[in-house]
Amino acid sequence: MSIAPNLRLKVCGLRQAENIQEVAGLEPDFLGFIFSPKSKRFVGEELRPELVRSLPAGLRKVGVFVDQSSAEIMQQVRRYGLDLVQLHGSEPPTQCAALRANDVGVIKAFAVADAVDFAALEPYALFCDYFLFDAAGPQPGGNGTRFNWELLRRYHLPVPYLLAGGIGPGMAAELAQLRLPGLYGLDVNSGFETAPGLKDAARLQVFFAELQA
Ligand SMILES: O=C(O)c1ccccc1NCC(=O)[C@H](O)[C@H](O)COP(=O)(O)O
Repeated sequence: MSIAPNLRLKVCGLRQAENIQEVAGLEPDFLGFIFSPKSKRFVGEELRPELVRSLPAGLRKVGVFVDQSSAEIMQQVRRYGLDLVQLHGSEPPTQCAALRANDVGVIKAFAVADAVDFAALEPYALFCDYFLFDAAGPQPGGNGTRFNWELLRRYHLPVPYLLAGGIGPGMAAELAQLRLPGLYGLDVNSGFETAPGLKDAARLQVFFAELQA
């Protein structure tokens, strides 16, 4: 699905089979699965590899990891047939490069507080397919809070990025009007949950429709 203004959509933090099928039916561009054991959305044993593997090819499957070894990450990539990995910790550019060399796409996430140090992102540019800017908070991700999106007005790097953090129902009009340089898509998570890891497909459907209106 391509949404106004040509933004892609990632729904992150799913694990329950029926819920995954329901959300996949809404045709987002990316689905995210959290492989960090400390997250309350950790997939654990609930996420079935055969289900992830059976999802449509055009729907890109993303594994989210926090400071985990490349060997552990690649084990899950192969087990679940993941298209991309999202690195949500302090992973260095060398790890992004090593993963990319294994033919998996890389999204490097950065937590934003009061400023974005664009120079610090430059070493990552050659080794990442996308960046993801998320609000800094007590957890590595899924905090449900937003940051000052205007900080991205000065973005000038060649890597497209996803905007994340605290996106929820009722924000479609504001988001559809965003014209930030480099903005590729939106990442939604806790704002559309009925419980950790369980997405409200009806509310997502309304949100998607509002973005396209
Ligand atoms: O969602 C989590 O529990 C999580 C835990 C550890 C690392 C990353 C995590 N989420 C990654 C995401 O891409 C979230 O969608 C992103 O942080 C935005 O979440 P939210 O503010 O709840 O919309």
